[in-house]
Parts: sequence; structure tokens; C-alpha cells
Amino acid sequence: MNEIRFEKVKKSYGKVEVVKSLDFSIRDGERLILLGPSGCGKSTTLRMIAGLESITEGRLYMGGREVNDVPSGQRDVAMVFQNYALYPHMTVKQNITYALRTQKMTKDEIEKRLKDALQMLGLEKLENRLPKDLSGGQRQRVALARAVVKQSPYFLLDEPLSNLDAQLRGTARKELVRIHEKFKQTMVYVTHDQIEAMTIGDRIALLNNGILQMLDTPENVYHRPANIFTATFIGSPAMNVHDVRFIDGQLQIDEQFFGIGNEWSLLLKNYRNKQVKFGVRPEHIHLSTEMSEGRICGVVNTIENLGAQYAVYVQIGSKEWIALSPHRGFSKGQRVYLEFDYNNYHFFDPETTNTVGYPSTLNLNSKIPLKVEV
Ligand SMILES: Nc1ncnc2c1ncn2[C@@H]1O[C@H](COP(=O)(O)OP(=O)(O)OP(=O)(O)O)[C@@H](O)[C@H]1O
Repeated sequence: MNEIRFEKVKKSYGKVEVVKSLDFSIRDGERLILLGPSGCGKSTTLRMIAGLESITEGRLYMGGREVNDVPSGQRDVAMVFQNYALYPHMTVKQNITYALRTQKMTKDEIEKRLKDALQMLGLEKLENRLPKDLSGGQRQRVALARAVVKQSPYFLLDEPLSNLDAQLRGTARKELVRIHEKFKQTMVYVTHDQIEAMTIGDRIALLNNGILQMLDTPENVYHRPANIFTATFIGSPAMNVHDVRFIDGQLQIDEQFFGIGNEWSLLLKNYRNKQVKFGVRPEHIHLSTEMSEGRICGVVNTIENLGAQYAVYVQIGSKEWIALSPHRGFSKGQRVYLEFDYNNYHFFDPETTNTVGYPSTLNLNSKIPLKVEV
């Protein structure tokens, strides 16, 4: 089976460790997204799988075989790069079939694979053009076709859509998923775009500073983040995370209190009379102009028009919270009342920044309210 396994893998450039002990597996046939901010080590990790970077420490297994010292050409990987890396002097057809021709594959087989790839990616009429005579989207499709014809068990992509405009990116995301569903290769996809990660990934591996922060489904990464980094990296506007105190079954925010119920109180039993980090996503704050039990009071600082909804920035004591509202309905300086959605609280330990967990009785919300451009 075409599983990829990292066993305490490290990568250093000189004294700088850019990947710090990766220890996880990518399942046979899954779409695994390597996500994280610029410089976190995503490309380096992908390039170690491709055999384009050496491994400083640890072991890397592909299909059960240790590949630390196996050269790139013998790893049976197909790779798509951000800049497409097409040969400028070769036509579309020559670019797509180049790797097959060097493998001494029969002419018939090459023709068959070429025809399938051209058709799959809508490139039939462009096969004799040079890359310079193609649009960005067409070049990107040629790069995909070149990888697809290899029919390799490992499909590695490094930000393949980042040079496309928003509309083309939406189409290309769907195309990629379709290609993967046909071939079911083990796919590793590097991006810093959370929408790509959420829409393409079976699972997301979120990296920061060369350390794996969380590896899970898009739903779990969004609704059950393992730590504050994950909670605030995913989602836009970002999750509100502020220090609160937990006192007698209530949370104290600034000088105000509200009860959080038995299930959450049980989880927070080690934080009695202490500080804890309380997180809530902007879409899980309900704003109202009337006080009632369970609400706390704040003052509107700013309102931002996000198109489909409004981001309302609310000051409570020294902290600002962001809430999403479907209608403008509020004005700067206005007193408003916030109610946090009980099913969507998050608590994190102030020292480790890890989640304190979730009550087992809560259902995981499978909805991820990201705006996806199509
Ligand atoms: N050949 C190299 N020599 C020295 N440092 C390097 C080299 N290649 C990468 N780095 C450093 O390693 C770190 C991780 O780089 P990497 O390209 O893996 O990040 P990334 O997460 O893919 O970032 P981006 O999204 O910006 O491409 C960065 O700090 C980068 O500067």
C-alpha cells in the first residue's frame, strides 16, 4: 500500500532546524493537505517526500520501504510545482509526454495516456502550442496533465493554484478532486490557503515553525482545534480567544459574569478560580440590543462590511471581540449584548495553549462556514 510515514524526521539547514521531528502517517489514497503560514516548513516536508531534499534525522517510509537514501527518480512520485516548471521550448504534447518517453514506454501506451490526459484536462486543441502561448490556467493544466500521465502512486503538489485568479482556482480545485477520485493516488498538497485545505483535503496537517500542530479532518480542525494556534489560524475572521476567569460555574469577562452550564463546568474543574483561555468564533456570537440572562454587555467600536455579512468589533473592558451579524443594524458607540453559542465554546490551557477538551455530549457541527469562491 502507498502509505507515507514520517518517523521523527528532522530537517536542518546548517544550524537552523526548519522541520522539528515529524512523526505521522499519510494514508494510502488520501488527500492530505500540508497547511501553515509562510516559512513553516511545508515545501521542505513535501520535497523530502519527493527526494529533492535530504533528511537530516529520522526515517521516511513510502509504501513500507525506507526511502531516506532512495534517489528522487526511484520514488515513483509525480510532482506539480507552483511555477509549473514547463519546458519552454517543448510543445504541450512534448511537455506532457517527456517523462514517459524517457521511460522507454511504447508509443501506443504514450499516445493513449496523452489522449486521456488531454481530454481530462480540456487541452485537446492546445497540444501543439508552446507554453508561452498559453494562459496561466492552461499552463497549470498542462503541469497537472504531465503529472497525471505518469500514473504514479504518489501525487505531490506544491501550491499548484496560487498563480491563478480566484475564479480559475475554484474550477481547478474541483478538477483536482475529480482527478484524484479517478486515480486514488496518495496525494500530498501544500498550501497556505485554508479554503483550499478545507475543500480539497480528506485530512489537514497544520504546521507551525516546523512542528505539527494538528492532523485531522477539516471538520475537526475547524470545530475541535487542538490548540490556540490551530483555532486562530483556521477561520476568517479569526476565532476570538481571550483570558477569562472560571468562578463558581461562571465565566468572568472583565467585570461581568455568565453561567456556562454543568458540562463545560465539569471540564473546567481544574481551573476553578483560575484563568483560562476562552475561545469563540465570530459566527458563534449572537448580538442583540437587549440584555437578558447569559448575555454580557459591550460597546461597538467598528463595523466592517464583508459582503454577505458584517463584522462587528465590540469592546468589553480592555479586550475587543469580533462578532458576525447578517445585518448592519448596529452603530459605532452603541451598547450591545453578546450571547455565546453554548455548543461552540472552546477552552484552552493558558500555559500549554492546548484545548481542555469538549463535552462528549456535544454533537460535532459538520458545517464549516467558510466563504468559498467559485
Ligand atoms: N536551501 C535552504 N537553505 C536555508 N534555509 C532554507 C532553505 N530552504 C528553505 N529554507 C528555510 O526553511 C524554512 C522553511 O521553508 P519552506 O520553503 O519549507 O517553507 P514553506 O512553509 O513552504 O513556506 P512558503 O509558504 O513561504 O513557501 C524557511 O525559513 C526557509 O527560509
